[in-house]
Amino acid sequence: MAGEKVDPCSSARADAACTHFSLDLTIDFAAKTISGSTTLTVEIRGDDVRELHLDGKDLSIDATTLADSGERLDLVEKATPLGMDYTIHLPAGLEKGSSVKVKLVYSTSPLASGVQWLRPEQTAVKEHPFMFTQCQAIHARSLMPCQDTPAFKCTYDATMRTPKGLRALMSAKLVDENLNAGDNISLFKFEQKTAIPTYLLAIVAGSLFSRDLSERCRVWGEQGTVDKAAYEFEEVEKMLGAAEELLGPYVWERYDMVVLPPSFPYGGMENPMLTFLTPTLLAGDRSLVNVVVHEIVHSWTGNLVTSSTWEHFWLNEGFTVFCERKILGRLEGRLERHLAAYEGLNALRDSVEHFGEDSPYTALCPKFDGSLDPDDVFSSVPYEKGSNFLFYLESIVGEEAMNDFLKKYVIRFSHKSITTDDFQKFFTEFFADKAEALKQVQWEEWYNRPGMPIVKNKFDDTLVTKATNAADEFIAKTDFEGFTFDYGFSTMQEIVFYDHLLQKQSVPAAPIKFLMKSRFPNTSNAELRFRILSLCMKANLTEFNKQVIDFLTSQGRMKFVRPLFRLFAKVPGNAYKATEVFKAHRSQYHNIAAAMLAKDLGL
Ligand SMILES: CC/C=C\C/C=C\C[C@@H](O)/C=C/C=C/C=C\[C@@H](O)CCCC(=O)O
Ligand SMILES: [Zn+2]
Repeated sequence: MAGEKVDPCSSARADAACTHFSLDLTIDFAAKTISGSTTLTVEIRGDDVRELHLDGKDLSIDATTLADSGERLDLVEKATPLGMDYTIHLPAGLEKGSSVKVKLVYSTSPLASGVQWLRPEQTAVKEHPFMFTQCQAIHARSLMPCQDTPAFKCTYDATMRTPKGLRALMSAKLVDENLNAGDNISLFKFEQKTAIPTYLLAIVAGSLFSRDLSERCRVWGEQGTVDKAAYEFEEVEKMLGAAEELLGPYVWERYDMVVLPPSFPYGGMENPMLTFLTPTLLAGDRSLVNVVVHEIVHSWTGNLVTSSTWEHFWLNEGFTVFCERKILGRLEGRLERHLAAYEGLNALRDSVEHFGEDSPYTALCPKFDGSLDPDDVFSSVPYEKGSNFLFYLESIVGEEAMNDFLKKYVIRFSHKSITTDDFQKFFTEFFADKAEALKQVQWEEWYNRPGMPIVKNKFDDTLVTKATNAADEFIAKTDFEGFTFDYGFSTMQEIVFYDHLLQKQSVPAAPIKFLMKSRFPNTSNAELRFRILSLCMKANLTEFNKQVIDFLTSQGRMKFVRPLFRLFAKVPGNAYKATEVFKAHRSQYHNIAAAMLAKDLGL
């Protein structure tokens, strides 16, 4: 509706929507800034529209003009709890349905929350600086003035300048490059012709190398990383094919990936045409590639069908986890799908315990009021409760019918931003013949009730039981003489083995010490190392502080560093040490991770 806000986390209004932006930017590593201009194509969707509202954060805006005439436009800045609301006064007489181009000349701040600048010594090769962005949820506004909401989608093009020798990549197709553009500058041009929400804008720049994995898949990384990554993700084409079988044709042309330096705060980020990945996935045995399957699935659920605000984020993540595990089932078997679903429940239980079971942040559709930052309430809830909800619905309508629904859902809502209501309406229409059976679904309770899911799904626990029984036997042992840790478990089963121990009130020291001696040194799998170290801290085994500190400071993936820092700080005598370690390494964590860690540690 004309003039109305479309998203509590954004200043954007419904009557003037950006449909394209054109960036012309220079990446300056010395100044830690990105500067230049953005030209927004704005579609007028109301009558007498005189204002365009944009979001910004820590930006310096030098000029705002009508791009075609150069006429200056008035811009009023107002601070909001989530950044800045820029009100740009538009000329009179803009007709509904017409478009206007607004150009803003600007620069980012060295402290931009969506960018991490790494000095050469913080990279693998240690010779060149590196930078990367993370725009989800609302950090695109720290990179450019924009309507920073998933409610609107834009195509974009970009001209990016980097210091000569450094390459820029974006969540878009590279259409031109000139590595000698003069004055020690390299120049790259990109185009993204499929409309995306701003949280999917992504830039990475550094000394980057690539390996082709198939005709449409390539992996990028630093010199010391790219070959490991090529091995780890060699089967990407097979995963992409399995996703196409489930969800329909892949429309993004290329599926490339870039493995970032260790401070990347997430497992992966589904930036279109260029998934960002943490190096903690490089276990050496392809055992953590489920994250790549997850990011691939986002090419449909999230990137084509997008939640219109962060209140409906589960539509992105719940659907993606649900489909990721369906693909796992197809590639590795039904039992593996159920094992992963069980492990997901452990992660959900941890999040519910962290926030408290009555916390509104554990609802599937949390409420945002304009002052709550989505980063503060990010957890496994939208992922796991969302996926559990869909698993539950599948148990009512049947697996084949659910698969059919998924394909039709993607066709119906591709290129759109939707709400939970849109999903429910389409689902109940699609399954009109099952209306009677669907009467049992307590839709509102699923969406709004905090805590664990209101219905416990029945997952096949064959593989789980083997792991939990072994864990029970293992901690009952007192003598480890001659014992070898060799259960023949998959990585996921071993994860469940440790999770089972972590859920116990206490675990005796001897089995944990055995793990530190015999298992920890033999695995480079970050998921396993994280859990073994968590066990050490839960048992107050300060003799392993050093290994914990090494792990905490060797990578910055929040999934690992946030809970492990909290456990480390809780050990009697460690609280001060935890603060000291964090302060000493703060600059090497990503801004988002550093902010969350500071909150977690009460700083
Ligand atoms: C209820 C929460 C509502 C909104 C939160 C929206 C965005 C949260 C923001 O903090 C960004 C999240 C980015 C996530 C990226 C990748 C994840 O899938 C990674 C999951 C954890 C991991 O594997 O490391
Ligand atoms: Zn995801």
